[in-house]
Amino acid sequence: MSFKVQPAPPARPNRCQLFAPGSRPAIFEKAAASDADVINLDLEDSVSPADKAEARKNVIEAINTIDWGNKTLSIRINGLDTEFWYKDVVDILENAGDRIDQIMIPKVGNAGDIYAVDALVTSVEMAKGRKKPIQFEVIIETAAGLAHVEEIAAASPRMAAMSLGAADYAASMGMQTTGIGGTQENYYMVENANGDASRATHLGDPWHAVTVAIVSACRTHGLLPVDGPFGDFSDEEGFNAQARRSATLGMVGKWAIHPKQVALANAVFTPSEAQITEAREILVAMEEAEKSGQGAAVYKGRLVDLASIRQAQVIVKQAEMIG
Ligand SMILES: CC(C)(COP(=O)(O)OP(=O)(O)OC[C@H]1O[C@@H](n2cnc3c(N)ncnc32)[C@H](O)[C@@H]1OP(=O)(O)O)[C@@H](O)C(=O)NCCC(=O)NCCSC(=O)C[C@H](O)C(=O)O
Ligand SMILES: [Mg+2]
Repeated sequence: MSFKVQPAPPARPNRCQLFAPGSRPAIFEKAAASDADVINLDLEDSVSPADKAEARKNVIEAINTIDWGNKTLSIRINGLDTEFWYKDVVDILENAGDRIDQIMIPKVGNAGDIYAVDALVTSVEMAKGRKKPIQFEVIIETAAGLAHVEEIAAASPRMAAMSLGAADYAASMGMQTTGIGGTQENYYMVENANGDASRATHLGDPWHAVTVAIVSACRTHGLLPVDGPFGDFSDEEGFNAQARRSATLGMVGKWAIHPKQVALANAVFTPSEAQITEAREILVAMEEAEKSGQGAAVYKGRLVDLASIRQAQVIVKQAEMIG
């Protein structure tokens, strides 16, 4: 381990972030009653420009009047290249009560973007005497966001989480797809010509590199890494495969753009009974090994050592936090 110890991320459940457009207030209560850990009321891309002002009003009323239970309540503001974002921040923080937890900033490109929002949020918080500091979640969904992902993660003490926005990321990178996340049929390897005559193909994961970059930046700076949307909400198997890949790579949760996806995300990002039992057994096996002066042990025929303790602790801690 480096002399600089890896900071822990915020201790909040974040298995599923359910989105609801700010221009559709009729679904806010349903979102509040869902099993998602985080609710993102959206002022950005699911709201048309003509509806932005009305959506802001809806969101402020919803923050102040709906019972959001113990969910994290997050508002996605508009991007910093628009005329809308400053008013999103000012109107919301001047008029919404303390129930709002977080602002989500889309399409961030560098640490300066976070600095600008931080300065504005701090000023409104001081002016209004707000007691609860607003946290930030950002979306990595541009080429610049990926190139500067680490400085973005380190940009402010308000930073709590970072999501991958697959649709805008694909557009910004010039990727040849209109799909939002998931399998891309043209991203594959093929058997060698001299090998198997059948020339079998193997699909690859075009989201792998950016996912790992986000997880690495988040883990370095103590943030929660989150997988973004999976557009085809009728494809449960596709959602599960994407979510399982993200969980395997260290992400803690995934967005839901339809209520159907909430249970799917919760199932993938909640450690299973079998995983928890195995993690606890590994910890016990290592305790026994340490007692007898060993740094390694054999568990179910395979090596476990001090690193296995840290791996097992990740699963046990996740399980304890979720309860
Ligand atoms: C996708 C939807 C437009 C679908 O809405 P709808 O046609 O109403 O769906 P259903 O009829 O199947 O709904 C069934 C019931 O569930 C309620 N409902 C629907 N959506 C939600 C929701 N988001 N939260 C809570 N409840 C919801 C309906 O009212 C029905 O209820 P009932 O009649 O009582 O049975 C819609 O789901 C939707 O708007 N989803 C969110 C879209 C969104 O926010 N998109 C932005 C995030 S993704 C993005 O921005 C891309 C990203 O940035 C990137 O770059 O990758
Ligand atoms: Mg986007």
